[in-house]
Amino acid sequence: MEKTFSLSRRDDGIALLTMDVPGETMNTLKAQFAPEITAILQEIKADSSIKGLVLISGKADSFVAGADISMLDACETAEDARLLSRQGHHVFAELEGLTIPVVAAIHGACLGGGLELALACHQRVCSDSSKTMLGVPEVQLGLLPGGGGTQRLPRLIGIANALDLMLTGKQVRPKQAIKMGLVDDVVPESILLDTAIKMALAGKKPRKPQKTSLVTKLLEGTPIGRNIMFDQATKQVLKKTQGNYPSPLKIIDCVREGMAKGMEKGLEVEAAHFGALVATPESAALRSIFFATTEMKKETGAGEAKPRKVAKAVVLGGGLMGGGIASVTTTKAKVPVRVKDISEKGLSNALGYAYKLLDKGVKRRHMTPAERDKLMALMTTTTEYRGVKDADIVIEAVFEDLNLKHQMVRDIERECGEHTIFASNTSSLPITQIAEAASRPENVIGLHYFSPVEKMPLVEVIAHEKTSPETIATTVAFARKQGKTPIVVKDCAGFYVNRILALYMNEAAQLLLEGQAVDHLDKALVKFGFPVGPMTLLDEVGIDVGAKISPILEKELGERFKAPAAFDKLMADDRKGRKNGKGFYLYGKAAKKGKKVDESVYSLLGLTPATGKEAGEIAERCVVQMLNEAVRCLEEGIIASPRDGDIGAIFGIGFPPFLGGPFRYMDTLGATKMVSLLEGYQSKYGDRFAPAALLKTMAAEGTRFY
Ligand SMILES: C[C@@H](O)CC(=O)SCCNC(=O)CCNC(=O)[C@H](O)C(C)(C)COP(=O)(O)OP(=O)(O)OC[C@H]1O[C@@H](n2cnc3c(N)ncnc32)[C@H](O)[C@@H]1OP(=O)(O)O
Repeated sequence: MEKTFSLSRRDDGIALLTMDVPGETMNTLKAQFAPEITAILQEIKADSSIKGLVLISGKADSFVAGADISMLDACETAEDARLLSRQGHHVFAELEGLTIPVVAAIHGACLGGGLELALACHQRVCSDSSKTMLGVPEVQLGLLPGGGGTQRLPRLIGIANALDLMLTGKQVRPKQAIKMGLVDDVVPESILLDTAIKMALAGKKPRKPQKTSLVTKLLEGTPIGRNIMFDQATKQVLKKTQGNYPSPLKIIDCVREGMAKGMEKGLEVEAAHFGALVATPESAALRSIFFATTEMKKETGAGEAKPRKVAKAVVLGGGLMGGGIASVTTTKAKVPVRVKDISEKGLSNALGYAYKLLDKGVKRRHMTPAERDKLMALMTTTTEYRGVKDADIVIEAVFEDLNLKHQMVRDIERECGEHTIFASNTSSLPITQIAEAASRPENVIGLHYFSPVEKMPLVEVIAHEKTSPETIATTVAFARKQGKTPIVVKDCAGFYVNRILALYMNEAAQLLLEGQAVDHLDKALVKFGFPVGPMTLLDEVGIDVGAKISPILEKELGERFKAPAAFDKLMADDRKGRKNGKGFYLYGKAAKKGKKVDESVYSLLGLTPATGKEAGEIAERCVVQMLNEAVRCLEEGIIASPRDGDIGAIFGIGFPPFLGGPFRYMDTLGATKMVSLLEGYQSKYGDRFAPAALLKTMAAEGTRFY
């Protein structure tokens, strides 16, 4: 078998240990490396000519991306995974136990087990490259740092910093890393290896104690203080996760045990918890999301079609969506973008949106003001069709008015090139209808973003019958450059995400009209695992937007999409939600003391709010509506696969990731159970709960989506 590690000796007595997993783009830690690395460590110990060791990666732009997640997925029992963790502990202890100085030279991704490997070295130096990121993202996989991270991190950077890194899974950049003491130096990549060698030659240095405040000393330095921290962290975790994610609590327990009973005990607890977490359904679901998104990155969205390069983009409309789209085009895709709006106000909104995003990066020291200004210079504006001729893609983000979009199609075909793609950000109008105005319909496509554009990872790419494969592939590739996860969906009113969301929201509206209190409804769905409840979501998206989309969906898809008539009263009362400070909740001064329901909505709707129904039933009624419609979307080919349906729901509307998405969740429940739930509600509340045909077939055949 080809070697992963190679050891080379220098005349100055420093040995270089290079990790380069053969045939893989990223270095990942695999169980089979243990004998190889152990043998090398024995060789180093036996060679007195070696005065120091530098650990480097043989990969171009990544250090080590963590343990091989496929290896974890292959663990059949918690014990298998616990043993993997213990094996890592022993190898890392061998490395850390070397009497010669060991320095990790880090460039690129240094994540999870990769960072734990670096922590077992005596010192760490990383490059100042934007490609260099350090972190322990295991919690995002429903796991915890199982290679000693729960013990070494708190001892290196303090409990508070360590818990922050482990509980959020966030990646830190070089400047942040050195500030928190995660690395000892940050240098340009060109002198990274030389610097590491010099550090090794200089010998082991006693760690400079972290500068900490008196409060930190009291909290972290005393058992009582530590317990206060752990209890506080536990409260915050439960508030954020509603108890749906086991791993954060286990992370806190590992640190608590290790700080109280010593590193060895802490490592034992870490391995036991790591093993148990690998075996949880939550971690299996979260790992499936990683595999799905990684697999999707390799797909063009249109078979063998090759994407064309997008060297310049145009955005029509500088409003909330247009501003966001233009911003991610410059800040993420780093593609020049020209924003056209009918008013200077729209243009300044787009510029301000991008500037605010970029300036956040400056404030967080992710970039310099010069880098911000360089990216800002990529955005230009116009109120006329000037300087758009060479656009490769034009994205329209104007009002949901078919005539206006037809006019834009004609304008762009007149003003731009014959290959220019016309991508509509419409959230409901069928692309086929928009393309009716086109003389080159093969260039027309839907590219549906979700608000806020810079935060929501999903985009729906909607092809109509005549959209060319090149147009699809180019649009998918461009969206990826914007940092998006695109799913290609079939052209139909509401596409996929808004369609399954609409029925979920309608059921929440029904429950409201049955007298369930607004905040009671929201709490029920947050407890289920959604980031926010349906009433909050409606306020954020805009009650008027929902009111506009509903009739389009009802016309195209049928009666079940009819929104409750009582909701017309909300529009009559000019209740648009947060955007005009009048919705289901109070805004502005009235909300100074915290989020409060606008009780006037009850009198407007003639309701007496109760909290009668169990949160479980509330959530179940709303969720099964979403699940059932997701099945219909699959059987109609709106989505190409359960995988796309899961990723679309998780990344588009925050469907609880620990459930793996609608289809994985339905597999957990089983088709028979799904049909029984739906038929039960159908008999109580009507045909809107009638099970999708495919579900009934699956129940009869005992089949699953995966
Ligand atoms: C010991 C314990 O602490 C347990 C752990 O360490 S659990 C693992 C913790 N690490 C992670 O969660 C990192 C996962 N990887 C990423 O976030 C990203 O891959 C990246 C940020 C490192 C790089 O992103 P990007 O540049 O977009 O590249 P891809 O995501 O497309 O990945 C390229 C290929 O590498 C494979 N890969 C990356 N990380 C892992 C991993 N940890 N295990 C297995 N495979 C990994 C990925 O699948 C791609 O493979 P391909 O064959 O090239 O498609």
